[in-house]
Amino acid sequence: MPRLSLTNLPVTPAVDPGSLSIGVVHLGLGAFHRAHQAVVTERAAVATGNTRWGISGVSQRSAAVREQLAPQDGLYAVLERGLGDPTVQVIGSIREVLTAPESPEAVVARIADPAVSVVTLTVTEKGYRAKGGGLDLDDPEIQADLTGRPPRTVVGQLAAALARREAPLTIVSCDNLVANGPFLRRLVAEYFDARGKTPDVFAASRFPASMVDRIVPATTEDDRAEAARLLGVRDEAVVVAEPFLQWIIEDEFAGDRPAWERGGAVLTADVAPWEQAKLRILNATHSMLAYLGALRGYETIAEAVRDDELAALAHTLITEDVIPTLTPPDGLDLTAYGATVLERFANPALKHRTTQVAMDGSVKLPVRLLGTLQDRLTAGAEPTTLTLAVAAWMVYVHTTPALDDPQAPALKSALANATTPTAVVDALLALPTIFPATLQSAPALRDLLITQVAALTPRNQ
Ligand SMILES: NC(=O)c1ccc[n+]([C@@H]2O[C@H](COP(=O)([O-])OP(=O)(O)OC[C@H]3O[C@@H](n4cnc5c(N)ncnc54)[C@H](O)[C@@H]3O)[C@@H](O)[C@H]2O)c1
Ligand SMILES: O=P(O)(O)OC[C@@H](O)[C@@H](O)[C@H](O)[C@H](O)CO
Repeated sequence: MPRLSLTNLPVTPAVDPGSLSIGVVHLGLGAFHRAHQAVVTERAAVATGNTRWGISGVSQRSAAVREQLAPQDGLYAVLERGLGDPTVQVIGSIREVLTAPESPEAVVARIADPAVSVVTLTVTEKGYRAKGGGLDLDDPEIQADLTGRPPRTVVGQLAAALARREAPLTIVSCDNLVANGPFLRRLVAEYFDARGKTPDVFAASRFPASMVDRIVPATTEDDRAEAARLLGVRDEAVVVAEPFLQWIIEDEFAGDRPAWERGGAVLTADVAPWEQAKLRILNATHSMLAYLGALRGYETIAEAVRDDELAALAHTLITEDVIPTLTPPDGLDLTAYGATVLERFANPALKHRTTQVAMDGSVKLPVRLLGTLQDRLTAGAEPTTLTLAVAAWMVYVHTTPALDDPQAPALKSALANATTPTAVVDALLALPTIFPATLQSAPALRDLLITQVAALTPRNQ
């Protein structure tokens, strides 16, 4: 079957790809960007007729995405799976694909290009290389970038490009992190401090916070086969998504930007209540269902949330443990939002693997669960469903042989001699890169976790 390309276009993109020049760089050209920011950017170009905002996408680790997209002239389809029949839309907004490890200099040059005024990022939580809320200066890749080599880390890329720019830049983190924009700004500032020189352009550059929401599971061969059936051509870069899409962006830009609000995004003065509601309701429940679901042998989140007991726990987590910690964003009913989230998780067509959501727990837990846990303990509550989610992570870490986590060696070595629930809890709770001192010393928390870890541990462990 022929491959999707500009000369082999079964469905015309809404924008003429050839008309777009590059104005945005995206770091982390994974599935999510292709189903989210690239779609909104294309919709904005169509709505305004402005052709200045084509995207240069930077793949941060392997050449796999470049090998998928380059032969297709940057084109790919979004396969939308809702409750009815799936639909496909070919997206044309990605106009260049760079692979950072192969061409680190080209990445810096592109971000430094005066035609570029906006950088967006989806590089996963671990891609920020942070420790204790700041830049991990012990990270060997950060140390190597600081020696002045063509940078390989995201923070190093941004810093090197800012150092070359005259015009300020707007850098929009779209990762699931608390106050993602200010957090990234701090990391870049600390990188400049470590280098001993901060360029003038940094002060005028902006790091707006943003909340992103769309469930985008990793693409499978079955998805590629279905896309081929629907398109009549082979698309190696197809991404799968639910119909829901939300992007709330702090209205804080250093210069020109795509009219993302014309593509469906919302610009606002304060993203924090939206972000907190999303991370604490959606992502926390997602992680809980992933750990408890995986321990029960469920392959997907949809299977897990269709288990009545897990669905009841998810509901309790949202309504009893999380919502009391939140200030509702204007116009959002948090209880209704929680119910919608569970309906979205139950979409059987999405096939979001529990193991995909469960990966990188050491960097997800603090963002999704531990802030809420701290708030509930401070309020004098006993948040047993929240602690059950943490206990499920502990058992998952203990019982999963090939753990997919940036701290896997430290986690496994901490657990090396842990044969009882008490030892498992003590080994993991003692890790300061995950649990703050206030939680480590919360007396009732340890006992509760030991009881819950004991109840969740498989009998043959
Ligand atoms: N998939 C979703 O449903 C979804 C929804 C909302 C937000 N997000 C955010 O987007 C991120 C990426 O999700 P995805 O579905 O695109 O994942 P993906 O695996 O398809 O892509 C991950 C991207 O991050 C890069 N990356 C991974 N580790 C890195 C590291 N150590 N340093 C630098 N770059 C690194 C990879 O090169 C790749 O480009 C998530 O971690 C999350 O923060 C995802
Ligand atoms: O993408 P991750 O690995 O950070 O987290 C997995 C999911 O919880 C997450 O991607 C959600 O699907 C998403 O946040 C929904 O908007």
